[in-house]
Amino acid sequence: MLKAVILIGGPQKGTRFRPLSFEVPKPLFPVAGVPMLQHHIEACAKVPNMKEILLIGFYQPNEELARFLVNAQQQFKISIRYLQEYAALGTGGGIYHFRDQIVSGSPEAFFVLNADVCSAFPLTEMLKFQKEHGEPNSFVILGTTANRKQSLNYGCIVANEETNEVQHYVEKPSTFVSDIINCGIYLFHPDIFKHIGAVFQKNQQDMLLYPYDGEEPNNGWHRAEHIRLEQDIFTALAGQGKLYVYKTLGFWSQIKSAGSAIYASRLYLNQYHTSHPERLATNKEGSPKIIGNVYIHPTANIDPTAMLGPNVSVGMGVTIGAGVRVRESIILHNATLQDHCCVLNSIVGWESTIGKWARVEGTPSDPNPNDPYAKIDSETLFREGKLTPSITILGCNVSIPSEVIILNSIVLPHKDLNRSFKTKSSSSTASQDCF
Ligand SMILES: Nc1nc2c(ncn2[C@@H]2O[C@H](COP(=O)(O)OP(=O)(O)O[C@H]3O[C@H](CO)[C@@H](O)[C@H](O)[C@@H]3O)[C@@H](O)[C@H]2O)c(=O)[nH]1
Repeated sequence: MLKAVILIGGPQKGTRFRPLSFEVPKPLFPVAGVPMLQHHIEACAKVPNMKEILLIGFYQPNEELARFLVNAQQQFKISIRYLQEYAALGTGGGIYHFRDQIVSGSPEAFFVLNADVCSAFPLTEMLKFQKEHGEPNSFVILGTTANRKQSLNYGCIVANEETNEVQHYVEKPSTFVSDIINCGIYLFHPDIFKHIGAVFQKNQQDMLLYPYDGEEPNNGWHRAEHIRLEQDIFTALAGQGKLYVYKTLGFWSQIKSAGSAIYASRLYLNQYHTSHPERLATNKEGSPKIIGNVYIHPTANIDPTAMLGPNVSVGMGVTIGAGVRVRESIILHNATLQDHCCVLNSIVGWESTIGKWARVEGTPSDPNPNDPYAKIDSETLFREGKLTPSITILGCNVSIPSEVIILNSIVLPHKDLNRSFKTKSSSSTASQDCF
């Protein structure tokens, strides 16, 4: 039997997702109409012989997470549990801490998935590849091709062209190493815990040898248990005949910033043609005009003269008035878009209202369409003290009056704006406003 672990991180993570991550833990943010994590769970639940999915993170258990778990268990008929780390233990420390739970029932292998990626999740292909390559206890990393410049933002893998054995692994190198990058999706044999255990033992010994961190006694136990899969394990395993890369041509992207959530939505909406055609809206008599891929929650109330798409997701209880135009945007639950407003490249927060004839617009941060290996740049919100121009985000319960323009802006939750706000130009570079 098989298991899967999803690394969901915790509240200190997801800072590039603010202000949206104030309202909902980032892994539950809706992408293409369902929580980000649900795409992972659906993919895991489809793998034959999958017995359990464990979410590991350092969020305090909360109502939203609990509700999500109950619903997902009912929907996918599989055991799904949340295991909370007492502190951020790193990508390897969390699975090591909960190793007894992972190996209980003796799974022959288990997947580990970063929560903040969007992918076609070729998990059965990884299993097949693992059986066909290397020794039976080998470990597999999912890899994809990036361009030279962007590869530096990821784990980089040098592999034997014929066997696909990983010969060299460098996490976020400062100079070019390889254009094959780590997708943050792994298939492990339980033997991985021997390797993580060896790092833990070494960390413990170091802690006894150096019990002080400067003047202060260091928090030894936590320090010993903090283990990174990438730097501490993969780098050491490379070249040992144990680590292999399965290269995928399927879609893949990180979801770090809110801008990348719109891009990820586009990728998943496109996948719905084969995986969930019922989730895609179609043009019907008496329904709004649909262009390209659009998701509409069944409880949304949309005027038939509105025009939506491509790449639009409309959440639960949303109201969209006459003549409204929405493109490349995510409209979160219970938002109201009044008649004739226009929303482009934006995320409209929960319970927000956009007045009549208002225009809310952002700048897309899509990867270069002329480069087949380009990835989305998940910039930090601020560069040199200025917000980087990106999509417009309205936090929850924001009110935009009628007939104003909001351009390239981030509006914090619960704001009532009373005039237009636009991109400012300072010298030749554009900046973004944050209210
Ligand atoms: N449970 C838990 N999860 C964690 C922790 N730290 C990070 N995570 C989760 O692990 C994933 C990776 O997080 P980061 O540490 O932010 O790494 P990264 O910059 O995204 O890089 C990783 O992913 C890239 C692909 O997206 C890889 O290319 C790269 O090599 C690396 O694995 C995220 O889903 C995050 O929530 C932790 O202490 N505990």
